[in-house]
Amino acid sequence: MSLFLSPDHVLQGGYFHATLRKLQERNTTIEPHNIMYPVFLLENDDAVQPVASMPNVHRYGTNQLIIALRELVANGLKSILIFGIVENLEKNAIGSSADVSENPVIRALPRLKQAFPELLLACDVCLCPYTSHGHCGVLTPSGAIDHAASTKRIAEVALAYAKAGADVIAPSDMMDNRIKAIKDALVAHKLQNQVSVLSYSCKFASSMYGPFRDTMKSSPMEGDRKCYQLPPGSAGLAARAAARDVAEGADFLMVKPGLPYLDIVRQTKDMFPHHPLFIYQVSGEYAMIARNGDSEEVKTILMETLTCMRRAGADCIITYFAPLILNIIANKE
Ligand SMILES: NCC(=O)CCC(=O)O
Ligand SMILES: [Zn+2]
Ligand SMILES: [Zn+2]
Repeated sequence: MSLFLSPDHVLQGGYFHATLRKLQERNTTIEPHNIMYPVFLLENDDAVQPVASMPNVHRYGTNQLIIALRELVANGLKSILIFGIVENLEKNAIGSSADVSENPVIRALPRLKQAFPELLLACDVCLCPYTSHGHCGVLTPSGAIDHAASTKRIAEVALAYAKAGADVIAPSDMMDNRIKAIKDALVAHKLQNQVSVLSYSCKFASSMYGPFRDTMKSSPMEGDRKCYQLPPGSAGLAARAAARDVAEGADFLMVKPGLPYLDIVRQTKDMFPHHPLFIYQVSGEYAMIARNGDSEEVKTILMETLTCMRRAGADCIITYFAPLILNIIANKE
């Protein structure tokens, strides 16, 4: 038996040089358009509040958000995902405050458009930040999801954000048929060629949303979301949910959370290679990595994680780390 390696089995000759390694890591580069920044918007335009459970993350009123975004946009930021938070507007059974004219998102959109004409403005659409019961849809008297009422409300809210200037509507409620309801509403108002729909198509009932729910004060008062968000172990439902949303006209798909669900990312990309795919790196994932501050180790772990998300098939990653990533890309950190 030969003591020498067979030449067919020598791989290391293909990656001994940094440039060769780049070629071996195809489609995994992280550029600003591969990053979307989630922002929390308060009713009081001048407020700034740190988020206790998420280091370096703040909730802003519109004036303060514009100040914070100036630096980020100058540093390459291409897109944001806006979450409205109400403190004074009332929460009720159908989430009326989601689309009233005083809603912080509706008030902020024209101002953000004016301040940052090139920035892509995506709006999360859900009822949970605005409902008294904290669920993502409208409930029947027995507490089940009222399906028709929910999709109708979701489409109304989506249309209100679209009219106020949103470029992208991102429904996170996980109600069946809401993509079609939203697309129908956009078509009926001739907005279908000015607004796209990013579906939270594969959103799991994860335990990693804790810091976000503290931030948004959006936990359900009773029960959980297991009857509409997907069971973490189910790849089959994730495939069917993505197929449903593609059939209903979604422009973009999403898997959420990210890191523990990279098999679902690959599955979704293989099923729908022509639909750009997003990952939501959720608050629990953020907290796990951010625990160690801004150290070199954090940056290395973060960039490795993003590379792996891209390798699995993600085209864009929604991440609270966007400011740090832009700095890393610009070689400032
Ligand atoms: N609909 C948006 C979320 O639920 C975000 C979850 C998180 O960041 O933990
Ligand atoms: Zn919700
Ligand atoms: Zn949500």
